[in-house]
Amino acid sequence: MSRHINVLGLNKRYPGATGPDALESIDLSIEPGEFVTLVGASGCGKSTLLRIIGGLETRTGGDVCIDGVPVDGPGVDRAMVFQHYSLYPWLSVTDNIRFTRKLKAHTADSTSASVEAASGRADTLIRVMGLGHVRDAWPNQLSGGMQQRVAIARALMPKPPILLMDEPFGALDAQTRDVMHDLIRHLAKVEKTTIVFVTHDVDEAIYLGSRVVVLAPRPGRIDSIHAVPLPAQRTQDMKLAPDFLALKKTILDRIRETSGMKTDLDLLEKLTAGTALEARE
Ligand SMILES: Nc1ncnc2c1ncn2[C@@H]1O[C@H](COP(=O)(O)OP(=O)(O)OP(=O)(O)O)[C@@H](O)[C@H]1O
Repeated sequence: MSRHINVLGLNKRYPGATGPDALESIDLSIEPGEFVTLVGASGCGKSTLLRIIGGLETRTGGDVCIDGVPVDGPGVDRAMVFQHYSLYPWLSVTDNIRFTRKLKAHTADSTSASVEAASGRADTLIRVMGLGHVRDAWPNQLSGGMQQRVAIARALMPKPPILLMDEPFGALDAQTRDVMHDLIRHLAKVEKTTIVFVTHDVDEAIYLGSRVVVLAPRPGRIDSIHAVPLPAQRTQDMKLAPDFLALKKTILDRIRETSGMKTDLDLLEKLTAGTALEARE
């Protein structure tokens, strides 16, 4: 079920770009069923890399292969979840989640047993996502966090072998995020999904990933790859474990060092002096 992703000498230059390449010489091999998280300073190419693996963006050099076959566009083996959910406004919560299954039923696999199994999966996803009470609601009646949970359930519905997630939990409150973290790790383990997950949140990257890839900007490149020294079965209190905190510090230091941004205290001083002057006038 799960798939191997191999990125080899990948380059990306956007048309008309005048600065450094968005991605340069990216080599990354992701094992079947692995959970890899991508972090890095703004503009280092995390989303670009994810979109190229998803087949939504072209590459200018190198290769991306899934089980040895070069990616040449989107495919049913890869589901994507973005930070900004995009639900079908004319469909209820349940029908949004069932939508991809309905498409499939129109093509091949449409025996009554498989339709029934799909309907059971949709019901289970609705319940584990905490959406039971809004199953018949329309998307515009839901909060942003709820809409995002519907979008995640919809992506999980067809049991994709590969799940590509671009800051999918960015809009969720901290408690819901924690629940989603445990849920997504559990599903990935049970369904042997290969996951590539982009985030700005280093805690999230470590808690979810088996490896954390740090990208550096200008040009976008791999700075370092960190194996996560936590057991496969994770619990929220591990976020306070010394190994977790040490890795967090190492990764944050790498991101800071590669971002090229540092707090300029002199400039801040001038700024606040200026504000103080204005206040007196
Ligand atoms: N459609 C586009 N056209 C031109 N340049 C683009 C396009 N999309 C991204 N870029 C550029 O490519 C580089 C990488 O962008 P990308 O969005 O992949 O980075 P990111 O690491 O996901 O950033 P962030 O963390 O801020 O979301 C940036 O310099 C960005 O300006």
